[in-house]
Amino acid sequence: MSTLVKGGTVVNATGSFAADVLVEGEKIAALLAPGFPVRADETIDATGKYVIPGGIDGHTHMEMPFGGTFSADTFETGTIAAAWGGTTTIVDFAVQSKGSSLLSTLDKWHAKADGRCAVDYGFHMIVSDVTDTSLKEMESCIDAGVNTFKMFMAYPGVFYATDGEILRAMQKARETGATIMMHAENGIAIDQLVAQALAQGRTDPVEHGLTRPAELEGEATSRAITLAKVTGSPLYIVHLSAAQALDAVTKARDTGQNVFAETCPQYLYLSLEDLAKPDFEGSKYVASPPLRPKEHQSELWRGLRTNDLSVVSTDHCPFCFKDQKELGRGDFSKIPNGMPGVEHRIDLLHQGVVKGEITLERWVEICSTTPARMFGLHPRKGVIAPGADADVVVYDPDARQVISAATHHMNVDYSAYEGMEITGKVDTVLSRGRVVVDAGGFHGAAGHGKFLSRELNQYLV
Ligand SMILES: NC(=O)NCCC(=O)O
Ligand SMILES: [Zn+2]
Ligand SMILES: [Zn+2]
Repeated sequence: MSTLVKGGTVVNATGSFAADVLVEGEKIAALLAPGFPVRADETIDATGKYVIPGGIDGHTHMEMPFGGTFSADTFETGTIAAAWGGTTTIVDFAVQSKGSSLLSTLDKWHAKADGRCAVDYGFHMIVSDVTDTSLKEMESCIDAGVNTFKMFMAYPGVFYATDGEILRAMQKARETGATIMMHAENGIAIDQLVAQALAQGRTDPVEHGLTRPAELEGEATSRAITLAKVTGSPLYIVHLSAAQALDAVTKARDTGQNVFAETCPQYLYLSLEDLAKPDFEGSKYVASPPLRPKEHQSELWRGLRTNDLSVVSTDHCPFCFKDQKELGRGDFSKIPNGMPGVEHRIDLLHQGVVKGEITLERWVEICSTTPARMFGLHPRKGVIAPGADADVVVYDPDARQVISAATHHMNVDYSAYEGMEITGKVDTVLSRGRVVVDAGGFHGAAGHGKFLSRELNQYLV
């Protein structure tokens, strides 16, 4: 089966140019001068549109156990929504619970995901029980294609790791070439602030933000960076939301330390004002770290431009407003943490191009090319080039759409961006050569997505 994507502008991280893209089977076979005569079984007209590498969302939580419930998207519904939004690869988090092994955790996540994903997928591993055994098991995870390990400085009693435990895992990362991913918030201090707020009768969702001040993200980020320096481990800060944390990352990168960071669309577009919405509406925006006062947003955009922020992922972790966020009515600390987003990352970041915050090429770089390199998938993913997987998105930069829960495909009863007007829209999506989305609908299938055994972080020297 061959497909010719004809008449479009190919946008890679390295530049944009007019070219026709020939797909044969699951791979990109050639980039051709526009109109070059070639026979193909199918032709897709991309005139006036961008042809970009499929998005890679390096931070999702499908069916994640959290706060006494599970995130609402399954691997099937979540990857179908991802495809609708032009994301053709997700890297999801397997979650070790205390007392269980990393390898049994990995088996469990394979059992949930294998045969159900509509687009390709890989796993990171959340390490919440640092023992001699789990440290040793990190080696087996790496052999199994999982070489990124998330740890938490937040959530004492659940995922929290002490500095000593983090140090030991970082030493193992240094030894093996793995990357430690860090949820950097000072959870010990936060828990005190939360207890004090509740004791004073402050129970509304906005308190989630007020009890997790930006300084405590900055402090934890600095501490993680220090531990990484002492151990020589690479470090990837997940879901960075605060200017103080960005400042710490910027300084570390300026001294040549292997520190990387991602932010998420919610921190670029939403703010503490959303968390303060009345009638428990604010619960829709409860995620950790919390949404920040608006002034942090311009700093994050600056970080994206200067590459102090390398990646935009979604931290997609949806909980329904009606029956899941509800668990925390009367006690904000019981609201399941997380927001939906996997479907709209490409569109939301395209607004950055429209508004002149980032270039077209940087849009592709932070949404696809850098995640591919960071998570060991390049050049198979993240680029429109011969030999790469034919994960190809035809994006119409002039189309208009309005984000709404009434039209989205995520399995959640609200949108964090309800009513937001978007310039640009995904037109057609190919996943390994198969058209999975076109203007008319979804044509993929659960089970089409393959597990990606990933190489080590390709930015490490
Ligand atoms: N971010 C969030 O609130 N939920 C998902 C879990 C995590 O990434 O910490
Ligand atoms: Zn986290
Ligand atoms: Zn997360």
